[in-house]
Amino acid sequence: MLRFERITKSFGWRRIFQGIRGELAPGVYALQGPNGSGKSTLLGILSGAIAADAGEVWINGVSLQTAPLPARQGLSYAPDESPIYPFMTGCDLLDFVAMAKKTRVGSDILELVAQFGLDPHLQTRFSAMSLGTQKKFMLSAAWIGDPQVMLLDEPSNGLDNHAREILAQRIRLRGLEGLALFASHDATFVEACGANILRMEHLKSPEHCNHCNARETIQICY
Ligand SMILES: Nc1ncnc2c1ncn2[C@@H]1O[C@H](COP(=O)(O)OP(=O)(O)OP(=O)(O)O)[C@@H](O)[C@H]1O
Repeated sequence: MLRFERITKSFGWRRIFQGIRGELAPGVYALQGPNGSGKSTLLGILSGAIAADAGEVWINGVSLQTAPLPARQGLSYAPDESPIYPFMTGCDLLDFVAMAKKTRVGSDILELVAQFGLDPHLQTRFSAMSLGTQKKFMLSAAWIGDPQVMLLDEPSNGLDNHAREILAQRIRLRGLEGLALFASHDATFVEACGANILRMEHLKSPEHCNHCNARETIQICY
């Protein structure tokens, strides 16, 4: 469902990772590792938002490098920080993402918007929203088009407890028929999502897999 080979990335002289490989079956995965280990960078590369120096990514067997448009149709990515124009409203964002995905904002999205308590903020500009409200809109938009593969960077950051529960439930459901891969330092949230743990150290050094427990490495051993 999500496969990546030989992913390498440096910023200037600094090598962040080299030769990362993985093949993930449907399910829920939490990407964990120390600050600065490259989790956000890897999610950005897997989504196509950040260019890798080398390597290839396949979404449902479609190469993100050679067929980016079809590959992205089955994919959504919610970065940790909102890259939205400050003058856009919540409603604008949902419409914009729906248009980009060649679909419409369906009842499932409106249900999530309501569960997140976003209805009063649909006409609010992003510049006037709290960070948590911005995050909820970004996450709601990530479900538009029913993407099979969802990449979420620190999705529980800034969310209140109720929103975290709603989100964990949605992520668990996605893992039943698709794939959700998210970076998180939030152990309680990771557990609520029922996520398999993927550690950056193991992705960077797959030869170490023999020393790890099966739950952590079953999807990434070669
Ligand atoms: N655009 C950039 N230019 C230069 N260096 C960058 C850039 N983006 C990330 N880095 C560096 O790459 C390294 C990995 O960053 P990244 O944000 O991917 O780590 P992370 O594991 O997500 O960290 P955290 O847990 O703190 O969110 C860091 O040292 C960071 O400073």
